[in-house]
Amino acid sequence: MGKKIAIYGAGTIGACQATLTSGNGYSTVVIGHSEEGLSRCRNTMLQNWNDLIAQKLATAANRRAAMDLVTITNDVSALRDCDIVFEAVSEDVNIKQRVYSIITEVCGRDIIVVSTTSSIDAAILAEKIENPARFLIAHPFQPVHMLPLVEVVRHTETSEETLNQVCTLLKDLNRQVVMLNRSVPGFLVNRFAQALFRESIYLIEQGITTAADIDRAIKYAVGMRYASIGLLEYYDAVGFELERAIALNVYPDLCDTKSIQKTTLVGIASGRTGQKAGQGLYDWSEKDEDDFRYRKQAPYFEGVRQWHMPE
Ligand SMILES: NC(=O)C1=CN([C@@H]2O[C@H](COP(=O)(O)OP(=O)(O)OC[C@H]3O[C@@H](n4cnc5c(N)ncnc54)[C@H](O)[C@@H]3O)[C@@H](O)[C@H]2O)C=CC1
Ligand SMILES: O=C(O)[C@@H](O)C(=O)[C@H](O)[C@@H](O)CO
Repeated sequence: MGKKIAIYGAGTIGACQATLTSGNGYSTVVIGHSEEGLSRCRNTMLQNWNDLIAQKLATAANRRAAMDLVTITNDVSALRDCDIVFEAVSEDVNIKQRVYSIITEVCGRDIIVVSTTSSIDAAILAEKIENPARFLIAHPFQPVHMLPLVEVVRHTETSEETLNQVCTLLKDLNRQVVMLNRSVPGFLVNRFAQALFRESIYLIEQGITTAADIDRAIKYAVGMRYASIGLLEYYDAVGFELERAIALNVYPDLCDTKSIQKTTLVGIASGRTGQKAGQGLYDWSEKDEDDFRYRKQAPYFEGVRQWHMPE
C-alpha cells in the first residue's frame, strides 16, 4: 500500500473503481470534466456504500473514512503526486488520446497509465501515449468494485516492471487477474458475451424463444453450472467424442452474421435502447430497479469481507 491512485473519468467505471480503491484504504483522486459528473460520481459511490451497509458488510464509519480518502475534482493538477492513473473515459480512441496527453503533461512520462477499455486493442492505445512502456490495459467488470475478474492486456512495449506493479496492486485489491499474451478485440469475456448476445438476438428474431426464457436458461443452467466449475473442465468431463457429435449438429446452424442485428438497429433508431431508456429487450417500467441492482451485486457480497476497509 502507500500508493496514491488516480482514476481519470467520473462515470460508471470511475465511480466504482474509486469505491474499490478507497474502500481498501488507498488515497484516490477521481478526475471528471463537468460539475454534474462530479456529483453523479459522488452519489454513485455513496449508493455503493449504502448497499454494502444494508448488507452489513460495512459501517457508516467505513463509508466516512473511505469517502475521506477520495478527492473528486475537475482539476487535473490533482493528478500530480499520483503513482498510477486508471483511465476510465468514454470508449473513444481520440478522447483517450487527449486524456493521455494531459496525464503525461501533468505527471511526466514515467507515470503508469492503465486503461479500463472494454474493447480497444492495446496496440492502438499504446500508439497514442508518449511512454508506451508504462501503459497497459486492465479491463474490469460491472459492478467493478465487487466482481473480482480483471483482464490484463499488455502490448509489445509494456515493461515487466509496469506489469508487475499493476498486478501487485490488483492482487492487493483481491482481484482475480487473467493475462492475455496478445490483444484481441473483446479480450476474453466480451468475446464470450458477444457470441451469446448475437445468438440470443438471432433466436428471438427467428421467433424461437423470448428474452425472458433465454435469461432463465442462462441463470439456471449456464450461470449456475459455471459458478463452480470451469467451462473447459466441463468440456473435458463430457469428453471430445460427444462434444464433436453435438458440434457437428449445432455449428452449421449458429448465427454467424458480421452485421449489427435488426433488433438493435431498430431499438437505436426508435430510442428504445435498454434500461436507461425504459425499454429495450424488456419493458423496464415493469421492473424494480432496486431489486435489479441488488441481484447484480448479490453473488459478490462475500468477497467484500476481504477488503481492508478504512475506519
Ligand atoms: N460500462 C461498462 O460496463 C464498462 C465499461 N468499461 C470501459 O470503461 C471506460 C469508461 O466507461 P463508462 O464508465 O461505462 O463510461 P461513462 O460514459 O459512464 O463514463 C465515461 C466518463 O468519461 C468522461 N469523459 C468523456 N470525455 C472526457 C474528457 N475529454 N475528459 C475527461 N472525462 C471525459 C465522461 O464525462 C464520463 O464521465 C470505457 O473505456 C468503457 O469501455 C469497462 C468495463 C465495463
Ligand atoms: O462485462 C462488463 O461488465 C464489462 O467489462 C464490459 O466490458 C461491458 O460493459 C460489456 O459487458 C458490455 O456488454
